Amino acid sequence: MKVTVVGAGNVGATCANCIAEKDIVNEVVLLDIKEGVAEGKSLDMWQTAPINLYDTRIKGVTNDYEATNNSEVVVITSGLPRKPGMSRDDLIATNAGIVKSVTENIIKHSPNAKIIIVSNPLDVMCYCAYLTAKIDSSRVFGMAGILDTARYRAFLAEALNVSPKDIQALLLGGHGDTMVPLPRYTTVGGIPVTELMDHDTLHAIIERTKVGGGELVKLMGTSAWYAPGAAAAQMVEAIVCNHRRVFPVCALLNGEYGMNNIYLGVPVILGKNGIEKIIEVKLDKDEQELLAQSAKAVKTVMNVLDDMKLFN
Ligand SMILES: NC(=O)C1=CN([C@@H]2O[C@H](COP(=O)(O)OP(=O)(O)OC[C@H]3O[C@@H](n4cnc5c(N)ncnc54)[C@H](O)[C@@H]3O)[C@@H](O)[C@H]2O)C=CC1
Ligand SMILES: O=C([O-])CC(=O)C(=O)O
Repeated sequence: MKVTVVGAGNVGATCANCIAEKDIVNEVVLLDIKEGVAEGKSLDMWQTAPINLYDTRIKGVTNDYEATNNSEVVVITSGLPRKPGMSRDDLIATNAGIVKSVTENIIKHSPNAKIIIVSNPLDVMCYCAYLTAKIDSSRVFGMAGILDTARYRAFLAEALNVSPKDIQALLLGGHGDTMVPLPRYTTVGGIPVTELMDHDTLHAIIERTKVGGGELVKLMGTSAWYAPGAAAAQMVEAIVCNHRRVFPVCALLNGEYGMNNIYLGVPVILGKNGIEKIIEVKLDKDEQELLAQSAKAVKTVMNVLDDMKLFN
């Protein structure tokens, strides 16, 4: 079984490395436009196989889509990351064209692939890939929710001084500062988090989670890659192993949560066919309102994509 990762930058290379270390596929192809970079990083990674004890072959290529033929899953990480002072939405002018051209090549060479988008602005880049690929939306979706809930869970684990393994959480909405962490659906070893933490501490953690990407951009001058790469690799694993994991994933909504024709983060079952099912959880009035605000923010960026006239 073959998996392709497009973009051999920070996130793409980390993701390819995580997939290889899981030892769940025969081959990972890493593709970039920069001459030699994917080849070099792949060779470096492959030289960790005798140390980290895996068999997955890693092949780096420069724009050679033949090498990606018949991939089971393709992760698209190509595109600019933001710099301090930018929002993810500022990346659309460059990244929409990149995601469109990469998706065209991918679908030509792997017509049956499941496509995981990572490039930002995430929700609208998913829509861009969906319009380009012209395949069922169960096979085109995005990574954000696993990352955003991982940040939320890590902050909670730190504050409660417990293992992050025991924290389960759900988060809905767009992958921007309007994302909607749901304390009502957050548990620590099965115990509602609201029983273990006072309102103000929980509120501060939620607010920190919402701008968690920006916190890292400020520190590093570019955006995060370890957790994003690991999160995308976890989605790949759920698909190639048909684990039917329940993850928050950026999915096209067609009536779910009362929304239509918009990509937003929602809980799904992820298995061998991609999105096997979108799960609808009950929301109270406040949660519904927050989700509506998040959808509004995503719509604004969808309108920018529309104005770019890439699809007419
Ligand atoms: N969804 C999420 O939660 C996250 C999304 N991101 C996004 O992922 C993207 C990548 O971030 P980084 O890896 O940090 O950036 P990076 O700059 O390290 O890597 C991007 C790579 O894409 C390559 N590339 C550009 N155009 C290409 C094309 N047409 N074909 C193939 N490769 C191409 C570049 O040569 C570069 O190596 C950014 O848009 C960033 O905002 C980053 C972190 C989390
Ligand atoms: O913040 C960014 O630009 C990259 C990203 O989406 C994240 O780390 O959540």
